[in-house]
Amino acid sequence: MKQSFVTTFAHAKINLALAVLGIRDDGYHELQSVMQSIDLHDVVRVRRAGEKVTCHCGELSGSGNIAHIAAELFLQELGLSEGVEIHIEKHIPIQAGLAGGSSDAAATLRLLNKLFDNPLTKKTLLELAGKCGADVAFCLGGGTMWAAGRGEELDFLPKAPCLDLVLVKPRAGVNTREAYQRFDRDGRSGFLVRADWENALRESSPQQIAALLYNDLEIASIPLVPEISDLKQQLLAEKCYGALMSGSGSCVFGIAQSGEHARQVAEKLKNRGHKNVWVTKTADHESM
Ligand SMILES: C[C@](O)(CO)[C@H](O)COP(=O)(O)OP(=O)(O)OC[C@H]1O[C@@H](n2ccc(N)nc2=O)[C@H](O)[C@@H]1O
Ligand SMILES: Nc1ncnc2c1ncn2[C@@H]1O[C@H](COP(=O)(O)OP(=O)(O)OP(=O)(O)O)[C@@H](O)[C@H]1O
Repeated sequence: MKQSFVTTFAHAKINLALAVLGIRDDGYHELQSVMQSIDLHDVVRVRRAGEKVTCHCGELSGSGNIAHIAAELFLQELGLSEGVEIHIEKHIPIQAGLAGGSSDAAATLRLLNKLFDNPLTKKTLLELAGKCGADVAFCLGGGTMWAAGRGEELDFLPKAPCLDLVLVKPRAGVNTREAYQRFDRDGRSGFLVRADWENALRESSPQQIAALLYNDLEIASIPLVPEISDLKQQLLAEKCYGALMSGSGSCVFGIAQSGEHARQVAEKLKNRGHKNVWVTKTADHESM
């Protein structure tokens, strides 16, 4: 008898703020970040099947998919030799700085734990997430989080208010490793004041949040994809409260004044020939 699927949404994230403090001995960078889940999501389905892991995800199918890697790690941790089948419906753009792959990996870990009756603790799931990639731990629960270390040391922040967002991705993406390499060459480290973020989030004020938007990787990614700078200016010219590149890019988000304003701005960008434009909003934390 065929086993049935379990399904979940894999939410994208934006970095409302990202400071790169410096390079570590392991080659990764020490970060401070305010990470925020958004409504834009992939759909991930998993079921027990066969003796191997299979991952179906259009052009990203196969063992290189980060969700496939996550499933292997999960089964290995439990010493299981059975297989699982993963299906991913992609909506999150690739190489956008929106943690699309990381979110699929996190969703796979969540679903497998459910499918196998919760054999792994939250702590072990976070450890497995850390082995998949720096953003995967955040994507396990999402919400509004303070991230430190490589990005995997997480702490709750006051929940962000509902922010109406316009996302726009240039045609070209950014390779995350390349953005960090550029940062090492040309970048300058800033730092975030956590208390300022806590206040702005507690005030539930989109304007106050917009005033604190910050990303040390922007300066590194703009030479790789100059359109980032132009898109940011367009979002600001359309009276978004603030605009910023997310993560390592190349996607740029604007905080709109309302849902209607976000739709109007998105329409204008589309009319100017920008194809990859989304209207979305912030999403809440989900329990693991
Ligand atoms: C830019 C961000 O999205 C901000 O949240 C993350 O820092 C990137 O997270 P990610 O894509 O999950 O990163 P990983 O897949 O773990 O690493 C990709 C590459 O990014 C660089 N990397 C990533 C995270 C970090 N703290 N320092 C780094 O230097 C490393 O060169 C690494 O080889
Ligand atoms: N499930 C997946 N979804 C998207 N990309 C994947 C997936 N699995 C593996 N990849 C590979 O990972 C690369 C980067 O993925 P992704 O789009 O998540 O980057 P990103 O948006 O820069 O993420 P981040 O914000 O975490 O740095 C892709 O170019 C692709 O080759």
